[in-house]
Amino acid sequence: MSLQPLGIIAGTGFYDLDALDDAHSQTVDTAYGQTSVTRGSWHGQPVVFVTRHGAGHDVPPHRVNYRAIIRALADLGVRDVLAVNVTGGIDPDLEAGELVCIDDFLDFTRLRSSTFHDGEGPEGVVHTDVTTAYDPGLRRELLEAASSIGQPVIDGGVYVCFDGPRFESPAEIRLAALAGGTVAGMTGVPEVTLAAEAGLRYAALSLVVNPAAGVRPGEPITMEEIAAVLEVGAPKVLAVLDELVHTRSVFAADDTDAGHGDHG
Ligand SMILES: CSC[C@H]1O[C@H](OP(=O)(O)O)[C@H](O)[C@@H]1O
Ligand code: HPA
Repeated sequence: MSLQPLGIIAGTGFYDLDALDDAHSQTVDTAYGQTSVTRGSWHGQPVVFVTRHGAGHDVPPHRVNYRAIIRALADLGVRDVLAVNVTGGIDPDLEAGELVCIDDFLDFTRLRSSTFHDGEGPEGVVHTDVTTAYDPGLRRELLEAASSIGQPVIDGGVYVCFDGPRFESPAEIRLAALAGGTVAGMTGVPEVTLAAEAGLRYAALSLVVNPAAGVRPGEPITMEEIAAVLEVGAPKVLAVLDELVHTRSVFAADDTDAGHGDHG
């Protein structure tokens, strides 16, 4: 049986994946540049892990090579991608430490190479549907994994992507709120849309680490506050991923026993 590896892309606060057995890093060359990945297995399932800002967090969000990351995953045979982002809460009801399973996005970026379809290839002009860019099946797997370990996750939220690396102004966050935004981040787009263009299934789990700018008037955003929330929140995210991968491994074993193919 050949298993397609699961892609995991994470960022701030997630620089390696201790859970991986037989982990080995490699640099992947793509038509869009290089990216580093770590391959290994988790509960016996093949995984390709990417930490989008680099292992030393030296790549700021506006300079991440999103096209190389997604192309590399697709070239390595990945079909499903789980993304982790840390975010600021636009919705005033959100508390730092809460998890949101994203179901839509707003793209407020201006400076990014955001497509594989520049009209130069043999395929010509391509328009990709992103109505369900956050794959419903993968979202369900995340929500079910969270539920089975008793980890609350909010089902649905709009990720508003800004270029960064500065945080937003309060007026930018008020505009994002008027547009229906739930959380603010700097990396979710074009990652999600490139995955759609590449034909990958993609879902994103977002850890809220601060109220977005101006949501709690008079409270500045500090990296100390974010680091403290991450310390408690990162293990919760990893526990959800662990349960999801474990569940997949059980299904894979059942399939092997029954002698048939995948549940995809
Ligand atoms: C924590 S400060 C802002 C930084 O954190 C988020 O990173 P990621 O999306 O990779 O989890 C945000 O997008 C910024 O890059
Ligand atoms: O408030 C924020 N805005 C954008 N990105 C973020 N990543 C963590 N917090 C934030």
